[in-house]
Amino acid sequence: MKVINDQRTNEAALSEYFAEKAVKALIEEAELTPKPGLVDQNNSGSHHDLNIDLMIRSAKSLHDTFAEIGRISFKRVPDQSLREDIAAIGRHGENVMFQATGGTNTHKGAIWAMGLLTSSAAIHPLGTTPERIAVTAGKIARFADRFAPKKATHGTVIQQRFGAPGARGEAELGFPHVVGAALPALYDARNKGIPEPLARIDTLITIISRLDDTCLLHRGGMDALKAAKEGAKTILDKGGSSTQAGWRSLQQLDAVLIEHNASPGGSADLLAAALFLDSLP
Ligand SMILES: CC(C)(COP(=O)(O)OP(=O)(O)OC[C@H]1O[C@@H](n2cnc3c(N)ncnc32)[C@H](O[C@H]2O[C@H](COP(=O)(O)OP(=O)(O)OP(=O)(O)O)[C@@H](O)[C@H]2O)[C@@H]1O)[C@@H](O)C(=O)NCCC(=O)NCCS
Ligand SMILES: Nc1ncnc2[nH]cnc12
Repeated sequence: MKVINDQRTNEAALSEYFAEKAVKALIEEAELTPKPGLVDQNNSGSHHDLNIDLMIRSAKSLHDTFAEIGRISFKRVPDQSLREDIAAIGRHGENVMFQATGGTNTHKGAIWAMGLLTSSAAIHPLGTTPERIAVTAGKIARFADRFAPKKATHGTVIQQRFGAPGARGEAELGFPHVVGAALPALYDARNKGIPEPLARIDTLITIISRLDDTCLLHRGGMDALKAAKEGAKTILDKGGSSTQAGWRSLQQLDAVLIEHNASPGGSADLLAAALFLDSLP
């Protein structure tokens, strides 16, 4: 009996731990400044219905969603039943987010990515590599979402129009832009001695330079996606945000995206996912 109680205490403590790390990553992403086209501490980028306080309130409102996903995932295997359990919690989390923000979409993509990664982190022992956690999260995502509402979303419309795999595809492939782009960029910048905030900005810019972000496509079509990718590549070609030329190009990209009313919201979510994985032991 004592063993069972200990195990439950352990699971409760660990799911609390994962939820705290997930919320912290979302807040750190929101507070990171400057970010092109996105909400940060300087401005609301291309978002007229968002601001930094709302982003932080939204992030905090998701604590219980991530804790519940972690708790329900312990000692499970990735299967249809786990997929459906966390889908129900994730959908409830979306409603909680909309209540916290008065109906504005702040973190839909983040709930999805972070929910899957939290579930996977809870399946594996502490100390599992980010790559392994991402592979298992992808496995969970590939089970069918049989109870998903059958209505068109920005993502489904954009997939039909442009063929972009979007948030769903990114997860099903095991988060290639998190483990194959963001984390290597973050480690590389740290190895070069670049200060942490600039290392994180360069990580975001690396994601923007490679991701087909459906948030950009939905708001500004192929022109906005192209402008974002090219602008991000220019910053990286100039040595990143820690160089004077790179910093100037970063400010130019911010202005270009605001002019297009375009926002790399999916890239921001994947930066938060990378910060979450990076924060685990
Ligand atoms: C599988 C789901 C993600 C649903 O898929 P769907 O394709 O239907 O989703 P969308 O409604 O399009 O939302 C997906 C959000 O993911 C982010 N994103 C975009 N591109 C990518 C990418 N390539 N890789 C990863 N992530 C990506 C993006 O989120 C951010 O932008 C948001 C604002 O975007 P948007 O709504 O388009 O713009 P608005 O400003 O709201 O538009 P206006 O109406 O104002 O014009 C912001 O929230 C960021 O987070 C996409 O928006 C999944 O959600 C799902 O099925 N969930 C069900 C529950 C579940 O199964 N959960 C399991 C684990 S919890
Ligand atoms: N900082 C941010 N600004 C706008 N949309 C976002 N989605 C996730 N993070 C965001």
